[in-house]
Amino acid sequence: MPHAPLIVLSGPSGAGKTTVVHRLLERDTLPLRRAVTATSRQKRPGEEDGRDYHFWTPEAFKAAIDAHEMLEHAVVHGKDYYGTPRSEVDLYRADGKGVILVIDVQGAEQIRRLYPGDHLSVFVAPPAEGALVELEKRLLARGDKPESIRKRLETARAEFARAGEFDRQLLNADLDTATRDLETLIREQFHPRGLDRCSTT
Ligand SMILES: Nc1ncnc2c1ncn2[C@@H]1O[C@H](COP(=O)(O)OP(=O)(O)OP(=O)(O)O)[C@@H](O)[C@H]1O
Repeated sequence: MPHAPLIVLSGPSGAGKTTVVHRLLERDTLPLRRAVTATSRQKRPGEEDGRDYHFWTPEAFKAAIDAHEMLEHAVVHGKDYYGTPRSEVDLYRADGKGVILVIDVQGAEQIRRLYPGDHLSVFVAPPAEGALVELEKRLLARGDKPESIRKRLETARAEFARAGEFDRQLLNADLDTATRDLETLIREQFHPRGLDRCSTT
């Protein structure tokens, strides 16, 4: 059986990556799974260990890196570790489940090197006009603290500059439209593999 596709989603914090993927998985129209990545950042209210992220201490994270258990990892926003455990990707793909990786642009670069020609990379962004203001609005609405927002917006400038490195751009202005557009992009990846067994709704 061919491997199911690997989809990499990146983009600035607040672009809506998590929200769009959540909506898409809820639709349940394709055999997909979001890889649960690991982070050393603090858990936000409502987040669950093992569902939203594997929440590890910085020490546990360093140990996993040393044991070569991480596919990719990076220090983001100047302090927090983020990364993907190997166990979250290959086994699922071999089993016919498409894997969605929501990672930062540094992680995406590493995946590009590890899976050349064997993944689709998508840069998620808010509308270009007033993008930083929109990100700030969304992060405020999410309840992020001012200092965290400041760092994320600073990182966002550098991330926007790298949008051209991705295979596709996904505009997340209207959430429903963005969800449908992402579904279309992913379905195109399933089709040649003969794995798109679910129907469009
Ligand atoms: N199209 C949209 N319009 C308005 N608000 C949105 C839209 N998409 C997402 N949001 C809101 O923006 C906030 C940030 O979204 P989300 O947490 O999905 O971003 P993210 O890109 O995953 O960020 P991070 O990289 O920090 O995890 C959330 O409160 C979410 O509800």
